[in-house]
Amino acid sequence: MVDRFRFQNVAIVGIGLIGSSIALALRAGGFKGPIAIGDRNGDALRVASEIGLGTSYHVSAAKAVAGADMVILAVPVGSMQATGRAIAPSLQADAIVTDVGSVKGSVIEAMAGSLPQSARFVAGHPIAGSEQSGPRAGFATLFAKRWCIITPTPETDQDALDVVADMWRGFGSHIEMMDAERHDLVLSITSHLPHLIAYNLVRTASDMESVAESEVIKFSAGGFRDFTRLAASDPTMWRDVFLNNRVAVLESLGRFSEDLAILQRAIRWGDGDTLYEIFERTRTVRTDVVGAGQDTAAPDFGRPREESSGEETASEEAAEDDAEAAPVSAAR
Ligand SMILES: NC(=O)C1=CN([C@@H]2O[C@H](COP(=O)(O)OP(=O)(O)OC[C@H]3O[C@@H](n4cnc5c(N)ncnc54)[C@H](O)[C@@H]3O)[C@@H](O)[C@H]2O)C=CC1
Ligand SMILES: O=C(O)C(=O)Cc1ccc(O)cc1
Repeated sequence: MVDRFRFQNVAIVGIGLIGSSIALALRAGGFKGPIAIGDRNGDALRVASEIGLGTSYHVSAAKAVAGADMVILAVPVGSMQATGRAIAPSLQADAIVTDVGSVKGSVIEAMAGSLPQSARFVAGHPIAGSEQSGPRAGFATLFAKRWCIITPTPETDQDALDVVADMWRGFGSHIEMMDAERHDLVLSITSHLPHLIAYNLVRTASDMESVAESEVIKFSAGGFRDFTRLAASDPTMWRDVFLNNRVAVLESLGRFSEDLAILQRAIRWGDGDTLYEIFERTRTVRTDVVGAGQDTAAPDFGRPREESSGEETASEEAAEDDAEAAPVSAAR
């Protein structure tokens, strides 16, 4: 079997949903070396230690990364720059540094301005997660059968990129390479906008509830519940996503608003043909992309396609067998 974990000493900074899932996936994949955990939140560290996610626990990110040859940054996007600056002085020469942030352009810029030349930074983003956060939310199979997008730049070290891609393959993920600008635009419409709309829908429903003194949310149908799961997501993480992917989100939001105005106009003027034609077209698109009659609560945009090249681990082969039996899988 190919060794997917070509490093000896890991540090994970940020031990929330994603950091804890990485720690568990490393152990589940057979990684035997030390895992140093850094988090500025003492409670998160305490929980991580209770669960046994790592081998050492540090409030100081600088102390966590000392001696690591693989450093994984799993903090909110708005904390990446401060974390890069904090770890820079104690990074081992030639250490690989990677991240999992939901926005890529701003993180690449932050790392270029804070890490030393000798560090080898590879930007990554697992398209897998949930509305939950914190170290107790993690689980080892979170990334299995999911995409992980890697966004190289001309400065990216090829060997470091291969090591990071292999790590994600070891977690059962499928790899896609994309430039950061494209990543940020694609994710603005497939992930960031749905979260924004969910937050706003809950807000509007909650305002209506108090204005109309009615129980709008109590009696809301399943559609509301399914659709607004995303609105329970971590506010710090999502504030940071929107502040760091401004241009792409505003572009997607502008298009969305124009399309919404067309629906609004058709409803106002009783234009059933327009409504029917739009709904029929979008139903076809949705069915083609995801499949009919699937669990719509699943974050299916993360469902990977077959990867065409490269050797597969046993877990990848099993994942693909499962994928054939159940084409859309829930994140948990
Ligand atoms: N939640 C999700 O579904 C997904 C999240 N991501 C990305 O992963 C990253 C982490 O997200 P989650 O694990 O969900 O967040 P989380 O809220 O569960 O955990 C984040 C952890 O980072 C720590 N932290 C924050 N600032 C820090 C700093 N300056 N130094 C040290 N520790 C710090 C917090 O105390 C917390 O324990 C984010 O960049 C997010 O965009 C990527 C894919 C999915
Ligand atoms: O909970 C869900 O459905 C998600 O959308 C999870 C998610 C959140 C953020 C990401 O950058 C990637 C995946």
